[in-house]
Amino acid sequence: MGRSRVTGVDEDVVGRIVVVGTGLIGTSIALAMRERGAEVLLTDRDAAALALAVELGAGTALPDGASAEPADLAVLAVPPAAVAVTLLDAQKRGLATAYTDVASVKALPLAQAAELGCDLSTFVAGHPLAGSERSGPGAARPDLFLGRPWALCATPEAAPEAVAAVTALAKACGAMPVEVDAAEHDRAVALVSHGPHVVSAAVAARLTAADDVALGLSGQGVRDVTRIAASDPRLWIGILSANAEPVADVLEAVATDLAVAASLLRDGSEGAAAHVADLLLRGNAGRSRIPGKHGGDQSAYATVQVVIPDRPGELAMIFQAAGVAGVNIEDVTIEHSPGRPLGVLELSVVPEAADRLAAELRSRGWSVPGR
Ligand SMILES: NC(=O)c1ccc[n+]([C@@H]2O[C@H](COP(=O)([O-])OP(=O)(O)OC[C@H]3O[C@@H](n4cnc5c(N)ncnc54)[C@H](O)[C@@H]3O)[C@@H](O)[C@H]2O)c1
Ligand SMILES: O=C(O)C(=O)C[C@]1(C(=O)O)C=C[C@@H](O)C=C1
Repeated sequence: MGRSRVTGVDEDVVGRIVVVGTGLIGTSIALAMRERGAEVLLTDRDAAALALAVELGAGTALPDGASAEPADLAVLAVPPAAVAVTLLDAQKRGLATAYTDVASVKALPLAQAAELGCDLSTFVAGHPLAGSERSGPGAARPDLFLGRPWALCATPEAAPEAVAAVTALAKACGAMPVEVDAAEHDRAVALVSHGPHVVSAAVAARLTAADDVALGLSGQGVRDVTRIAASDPRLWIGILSANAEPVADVLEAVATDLAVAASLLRDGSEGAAAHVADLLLRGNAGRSRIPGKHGGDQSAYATVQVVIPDRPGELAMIFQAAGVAGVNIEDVTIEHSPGRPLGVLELSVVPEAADRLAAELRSRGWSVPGR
């Protein structure tokens, strides 16, 4: 056949894929797979979304009618409510030998697929835990999935070849496959994704009545907490209603914490403040449990802060200095100082390397506070 085979890390399964739904996630997968040398065919019911994905280099449009040869894998990157019907249609057309989806909720689409009579031996439901508040192919990025978990919810009916093909896709996109039962997945993402989404929307909704003085005093905190509130409400109402019970459980627990905090703050006594402090401490503890890069414990890394002038080449010189010191940088964030030509770079490194890196940077003239 002469076409290249895309490997996960150690597997050799995906050579040609079809992506149905060329929005944010479908186009990001297509771009990632193109970078790995896969042949990618695209389709979307929205002609403009398809045309933009093709223009962005994500692949070529799937020809109308039956494809001569089924692809190795078809990725259904459509809203949750469209997964089952799209799977049935794709299987009837014989688009591929294996199928997966990317929907943010898993149990309901799987139940709908079973009810519609889809072939569950070739289908492995999937969900990359990476995304954006933006939609459509214009927001797509080939590196979206790097280092992120990618849930795989194989049913007992799923054939090993289908599981291998979907695992290889996740790995080829740079993600970490995580096998999990669909109901457990849905409870988990209610806690780490869907519940937080509604909380973010509730905080942002308070701003609709805010006056200009309040809005003018907005700092980074409110921007961080409300970023995901800018997401597409049509997509999210579909996600939330398909995972209603687990999300409602999370929201009720958060609402209880908030109601108790409000009443303690009104009380104003020292004892009441200590109880509010308890919520803040539980917040610290919960936040520190979110895994960092490669699923590791975030608190396993030390942070080295460097004050950086806003000059071309500055970051490259810092990374080079880290290389000279033999220090691997595990993660990076940059805090900009508004109105000043300075920023603070935060480098996450293994604790035993922190002092060595700080000394190397200081010896080259950078300001490294606190170490
Ligand atoms: N947005 C995120 O952060 C994120 C992250 C992970 C997974 N997901 C899941 O990925 C899926 C796609 O989300 P997105 O953010 O890419 O949305 P999107 O709106 O950017 O793209 C969805 C695309 O699907 C197309 N589409 C809708 N129904 C279709 C159908 N029946 N047949 C063919 N195409 C159809 C739309 O035209 C659109 O181009 C959803 O199931 C979502 O739950 C989203
Ligand atoms: O980073 C974001 O913008 C996201 O909201 C991505 C996010 C998440 O909650 O982590 C949102 C929904 C998806 O199903 C998967 C990922």
